[in-house]
Amino acid sequence: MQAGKLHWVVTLNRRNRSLFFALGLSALGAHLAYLQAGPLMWTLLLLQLLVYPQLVYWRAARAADPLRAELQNLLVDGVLLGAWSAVWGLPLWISFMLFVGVCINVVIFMGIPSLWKGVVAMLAGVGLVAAVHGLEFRPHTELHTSLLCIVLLTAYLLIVANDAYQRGVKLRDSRHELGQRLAQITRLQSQLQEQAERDPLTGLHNRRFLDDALERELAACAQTGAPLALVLIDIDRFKRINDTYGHPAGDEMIRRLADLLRDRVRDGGLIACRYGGEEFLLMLPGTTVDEAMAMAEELRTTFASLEVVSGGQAMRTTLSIGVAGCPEHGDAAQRLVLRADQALYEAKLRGRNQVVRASELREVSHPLASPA
Ligand SMILES: Nc1nc2c(ncn2[C@@H]2O[C@H](COP(=O)(O)OP(=O)(O)OP(=O)(O)O)[C@@H](O)[C@H]2O)c(=O)[nH]1
Repeated sequence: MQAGKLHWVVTLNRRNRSLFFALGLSALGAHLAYLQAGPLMWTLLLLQLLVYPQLVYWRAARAADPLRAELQNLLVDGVLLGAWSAVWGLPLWISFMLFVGVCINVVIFMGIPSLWKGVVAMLAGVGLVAAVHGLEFRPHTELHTSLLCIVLLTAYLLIVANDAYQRGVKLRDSRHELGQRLAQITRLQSQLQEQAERDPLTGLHNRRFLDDALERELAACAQTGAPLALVLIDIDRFKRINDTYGHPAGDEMIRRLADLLRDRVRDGGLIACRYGGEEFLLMLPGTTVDEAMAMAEELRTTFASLEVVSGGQAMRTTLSIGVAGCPEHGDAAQRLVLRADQALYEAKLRGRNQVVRASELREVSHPLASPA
């Protein structure tokens, strides 16, 4: 198995174990010298400190469940280091150094609740030696060995603490990056939502948005009894504008009308939407048909006197407008739009440049007309 694919606990623990054992070599070697140990003891100690870490790494790396194998390795460490302490008669500083090392490693990878496992593993090692060999208590270590134990343990703790700090920094950076990405995704999502609901030429809401909004507003009106008016607006003889001045000039006229509409729906709840090519719809919650008629009339006269300039050419045209309202002309969205459309059609029939309210309609004035 490749190291890159291994569980991070296996790779990190290989480094921690190799480091701890390599650092321990000087203190334990000094103690062996003090004990005047023979070549067998030296060989076993070197195997333990230099070869064993690689062997257990190899075992974990090849295990079906490397994490599980590595956590077992931690306990094997405990048993072996407990056994070494017992073999030497539990020298105080050395036993302390090994005990703290085992406990730290267990807590890093298994947490405080598993600390007992490390302690039991070490005691098992001590017990094993006591059972096989007997236990002689020789707590003394030479001063330089004790000092080495203190220095090495401190160094190991600092390395482990620095690891925790680096991991904390990495975690903070990842969270920051994740937060930024999330904010970016949220921004893009709302941009997409905005694009789906807006007309690109005018920036007004589109028909799709209005259909949903109208359903919502009518439901609210049904509850509160508040009025709602629809004002359907169509630019007169727009084809002629396009044909005479060109499509970009027609676009400019659409934009200018959109600006006028935007100015009139600044109050909360009022919505202006581009309903079709040169057709616009105002949805005016809380507005009576009379108020909507007045607004439409003001809009018609303003637009009629507006000179739109595009490409150095000045253009003028007029608006035909149909007005319908809830509750007078119905309380269902489709029905209200149809009544406003019928009124608009009537305005065209009457010669354009005028505002017609749905209740003024002649009989069968629109191919789509249906009885009110
Ligand atoms: N420049 C421009 N023209 C558009 C756009 N959308 C639709 N049109 C044009 O608007 C014109 C609408 O023409 P008609 O439906 O015949 O209506 P009209 O010429 O305004 O005549 P009346 O409505 O009967 O007064 C068509 O020529 C469309 O190509 C647009 O986004 N930009």
